[in-house]
Amino acid sequence: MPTREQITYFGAGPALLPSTVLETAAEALVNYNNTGLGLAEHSHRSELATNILNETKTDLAKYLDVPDDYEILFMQGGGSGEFSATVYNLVNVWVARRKQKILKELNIPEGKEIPEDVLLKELQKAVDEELKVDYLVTGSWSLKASQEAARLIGPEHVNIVADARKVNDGKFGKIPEESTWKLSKNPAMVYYCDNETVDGVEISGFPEVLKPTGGEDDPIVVADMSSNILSRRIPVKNFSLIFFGAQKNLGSTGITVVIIKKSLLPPAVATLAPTLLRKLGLPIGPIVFSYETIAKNNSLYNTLSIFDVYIAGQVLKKLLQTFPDKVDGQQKLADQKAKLIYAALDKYPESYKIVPDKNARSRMNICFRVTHLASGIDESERTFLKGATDQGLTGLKGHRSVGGIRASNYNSISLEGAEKLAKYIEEYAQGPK
Ligand SMILES: O=C(O)C(=O)[C@H](O)COP(=O)(O)O
Ligand SMILES: N[C@@H](CCC(=O)O)C(=O)O
Repeated sequence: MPTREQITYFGAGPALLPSTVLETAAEALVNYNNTGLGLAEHSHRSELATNILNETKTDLAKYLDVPDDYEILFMQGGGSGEFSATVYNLVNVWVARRKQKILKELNIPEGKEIPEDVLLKELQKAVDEELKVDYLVTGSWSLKASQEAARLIGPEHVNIVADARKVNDGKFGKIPEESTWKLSKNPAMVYYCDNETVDGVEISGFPEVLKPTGGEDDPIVVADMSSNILSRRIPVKNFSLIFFGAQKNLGSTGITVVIIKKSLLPPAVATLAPTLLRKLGLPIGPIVFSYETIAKNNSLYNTLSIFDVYIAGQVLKKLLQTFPDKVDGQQKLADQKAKLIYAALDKYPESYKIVPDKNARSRMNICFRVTHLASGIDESERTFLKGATDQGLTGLKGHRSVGGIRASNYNSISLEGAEKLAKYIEEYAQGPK
């Protein structure tokens, strides 16, 4: 039976966690801080739970330099839950803002009620003719998110800004040129996935066309950063909302973090009455997906796994201790590890084919095919995986939907782990054909 030290696990998520964090968490699970009770047994409403929650929020904000006008929420439901939650909440914001605009245009004197049928007619017209959510589809996760939006509010309201498959022979692997993106006028959000785990594609920086200018018409930008959060500096202030499941770079499966601009929450935006949404034919989200509700209750509207928040908090403490320059330090290391692995693959073009284009390569999920053996790709990949497992390099199988090999280079992969993989990649390529 191997020990933890003998294994380097390159799985795509859940992913490797630092051993020291797991050891501390294991103790906390049995007897937290000599309370005689394990952390998973303590009430999420206890003082110690609130302290863990608040400390984790503070450390996350510190590590990523999250500005004060953002709220950090701990939610449940994973990335997929957020595919739905973003739609419910941001469509609500769009309609609420439109309602304000209509009231202003109708010039209704302060305190005077507008006849409900007039407002409803105007709002319905706006929804029918103008409501759009924009999706940049660069891989299977953003595709899934766009499909969920179409399921919830109807495909007529979903605008695909660009579909990467259209510029890459029907497959993901490229980021379409920004000049080709077809953005809607005033959409409820522009959504993209910063790193596509399955397809190994990462957007290298904040898109130029979405940069805010400070005007009223700045786009509401939403990003799924489930698989690259905490691995590089991000200009948080350019986003209206960022979300990420914990199970890659932050912690264990069970919590999803949302960083949301306060201007999207009450009192800045009024919540619409469910009856109004119903009349407009728009969906009403589950209460546990309401950002307003979760924010109002400091993430404790219902039972939250404080144990998972604790693990995330311990990971953040470790990161803050390891990198005095915070996420910039981690970014340097992440880049260095990714470079090592890509360089080994690039050195043997006859043995390996990297899936995405060079300028779309993910630093987190390195996807490639093995073409080394004359007997074919299947046999090459089988022997590659077998040889890797024999050396303790595991979790390298590509996602079931695309096959191939995928080395997930999340934060807990050490430099030595990345070096070991790069060395194996070279060794395998030098082996018999
Ligand atoms: O982005 C990824 O990679 C993911 O694994 C998704 O965030 C996973 O979504 P859920 O399974 O948490 O819904
Ligand atoms: N996050 C993992 C697992 C997703 C899944 O299998 O549903 C991946 O992208 O491979």
